[in-house]
Amino acid sequence: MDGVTIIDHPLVQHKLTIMRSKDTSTASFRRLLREISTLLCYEVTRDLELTMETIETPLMEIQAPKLEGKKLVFASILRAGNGLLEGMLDLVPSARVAHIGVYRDHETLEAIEYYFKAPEDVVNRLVIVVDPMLATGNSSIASIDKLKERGARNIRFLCLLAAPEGIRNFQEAHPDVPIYTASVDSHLNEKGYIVPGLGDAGDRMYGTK
Ligand SMILES: O=P(O)(O)OC[C@H]1O[C@H](OP(=O)(O)OP(=O)(O)O)[C@H](O)[C@@H]1O
Ligand SMILES: O=c1cc[nH]c(=O)[nH]1
Ligand SMILES: [Mg+2]
Repeated sequence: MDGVTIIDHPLVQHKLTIMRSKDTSTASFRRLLREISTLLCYEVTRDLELTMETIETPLMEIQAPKLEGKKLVFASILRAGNGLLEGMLDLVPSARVAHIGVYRDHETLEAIEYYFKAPEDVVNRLVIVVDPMLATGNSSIASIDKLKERGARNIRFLCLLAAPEGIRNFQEAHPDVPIYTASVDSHLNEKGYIVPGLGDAGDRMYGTK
C-alpha cells in the first residue's frame, strides 16, 4: 500500500495481540502501549539524517554521527495519543511536544476540536503525529489541518491500528503525509469502530468505560 508502512516487528505484533484481547486489564493495556510506542518510535525515526561531529573518546578524537537538524516535534492527539507519546519521549527526550484535543462525535463521527497547543516554530521541524487509532480518519485529518495552518510541512503519522476506509480518507486529505502503523485491520463497523480492532483506545487506557 503506497504511503503506508506496516511495522511488523515480532515484538510489536506480540504486544498488539495482548492489547487487542478484551481480557487485558487497564494497567496492562497502558503499560503495553508505552512499551510498543518505543518500538514504533524506533521505526518511524529509522531514516532520520545524521551529521558527523568531532568528539573525543577517552582514547582519541573521532568523527561520530549525531542527529541532524532541529529537534523533532511529537504531536499527540488527545486522549489516547498520550499513551504513544510517553514511550516516544523515553527514546527522544529532547523532542518538543504539541497537544491536539479532538474527540469524535459518537453520532456523526465528525472530529470536534477543543484544544491546540504547539511549538511556534514547527515550520522547520519534522512533526510526528501520534494516535493509536486511524478509524474514519476525521480526527487525524483535522489535527494535521491545524498543524499545517501553523506552518508544519514535514509531517508523519504514527498509529497502532488503521482501517482501510480511514487510510483512503487520510490520503485524499493529506497525500504528502506518510502513515506508519502496526496493522491495517479489516473494516469499520456501523458505529465507526475498527474491526477486529481493540475497542475504544482512550477508554481502555484510562478505564473510563
Ligand atoms: O479516525 P477517527 O474516526 O476520527 O477515530 C479515531 C479517534 O478516535 C479515538 O479518539 P476518541 O474520539 O475516542 O477520543 P478520546 O481519545 O478523547 O477518547 C482515537 O484515539 C482517535 O483520536
Ligand atoms: O475502533 C476505534 C475507532 C475509533 N476510536 C477508537 O478508540 N477505536
Ligand atoms: Mg481521540
